[in-house]
Amino acid sequence: MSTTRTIDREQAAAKAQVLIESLPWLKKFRDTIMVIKFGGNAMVDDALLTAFAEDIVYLRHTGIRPVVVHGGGPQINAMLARLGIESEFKGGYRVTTPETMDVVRMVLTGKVNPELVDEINAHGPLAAGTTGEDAGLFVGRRRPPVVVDGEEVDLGLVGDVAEVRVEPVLALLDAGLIPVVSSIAPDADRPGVSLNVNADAAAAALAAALGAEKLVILTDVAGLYANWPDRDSLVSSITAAELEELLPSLESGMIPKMRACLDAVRGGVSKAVIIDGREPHSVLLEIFTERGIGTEVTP
Ligand SMILES: Nc1ncnc2c1ncn2[C@@H]1O[C@H](COP(=O)(O)OP(=O)(O)O)[C@@H](O)[C@H]1O
Ligand SMILES: CC(=O)N[C@@H](CCC(=O)OP(=O)(O)O)C(=O)O
Repeated sequence: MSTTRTIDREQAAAKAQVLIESLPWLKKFRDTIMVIKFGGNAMVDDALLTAFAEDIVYLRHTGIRPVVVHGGGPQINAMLARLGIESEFKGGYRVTTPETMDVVRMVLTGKVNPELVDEINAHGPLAAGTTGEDAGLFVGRRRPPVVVDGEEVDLGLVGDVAEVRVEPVLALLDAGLIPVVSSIAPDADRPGVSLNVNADAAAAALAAALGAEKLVILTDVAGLYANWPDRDSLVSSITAAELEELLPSLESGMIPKMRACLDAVRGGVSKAVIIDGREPHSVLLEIFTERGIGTEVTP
C-alpha cells in the first residue's frame, strides 16, 4: 500500500535555502575557536537557556570549537538580597567586599555554572565546567582605584585578567569537550585571595589568548546604541578606533561590554559582536546567516 504525502514545495525550498545559506560559514568556521559570553540576564528565562544550550551543541557538531564564559549578575544580586548583604555597582562593576566575594564565587561556580553545564549535557556528555582558578587558567590582578564621575572609587576585590594560561581550556577542547568558564581569578599578588572579574572582560581575555575567530557577547538589548536610549541609534558595525572615541560617553552596563570588545579585537580576535540574548537562537543567526545581527566591532 502506498500513501501520498502533500509536500508544501515552497516551504521545503525555503528550508533548503536556510540550510544552504549556512554552507560558506560552515566551511569558514570549521575548527575555529569561538568564545561566547552568556550574560546572567538571559539565564533567568528557562526557554532562552535551553535555546542557548542547543546553539552551543549545534556549533560543536558543525566542527566549531565553542568556549562558553558566563556571567550571573542578577543571580548574585538575588543571593545577596536573600542574605541581607548590600552591594552596589560603580562604573559597571560590582564593588566587592570579602563577604560579597564569597557570595559571587558561590553563585557563579556553585549555581550558574553547573546549571549551564547541565543544560548543555542534556544533549550528551559535552560540557565541562571550570573557573579561572582551576589549573591556573587566569592570572588575576586587583584593579586599582578608578575614577567614576570625577570621584575616586576603590572597587575592592575586583580584578582583571593579567594573563591566561590556555592549556587547561585547550586540553578540554582537544578532548572534544565544551569548556564552560566562570569569571573568577586568583589574585597573583595575594595567594588564597580570589577576585571578581567582570564576565565580559574575562571572555575578552580568553578569546584573545586562544586566538579565537570571534567573541560573541549576548546581552539584553539589540546591541550598542550610539545615543542611548534613542532606539533609532543602533550601531550595526564600528571599528576599534571609532569605539575608542565613543567609550568615554557610554553608561554603566555597556562600558565593560564595549571595553571587552575593544580589548578582544586589539588582542587579535577577528571580530567581536554584541547580540540580543532575548532572541531565541541568536547565536546561530549571528554565526550562520547573512543577517548579521546586533553590533559588530572590527579591528
Ligand atoms: N549605549 C548603550 N547601548 C545599549 N545599552 C546600553 C547603553 N548604555 C547603557 N546600556 C544598558 O546596558 C545594559 C546591558 O548591560 P548589563 O545589564 O550589564 O548586561 P548583561 O547582564 O548582559 O551583562 C542594557 O540593558 C542597557 O540598559
Ligand atoms: C566585577 C563585576 O562586576 N563582576 C560581575 C561578575 C558577573 C557578571 O559579569 O555577570 P553578567 O555578565 O550577568 O553581568 C558581578 O559581580 O556581577
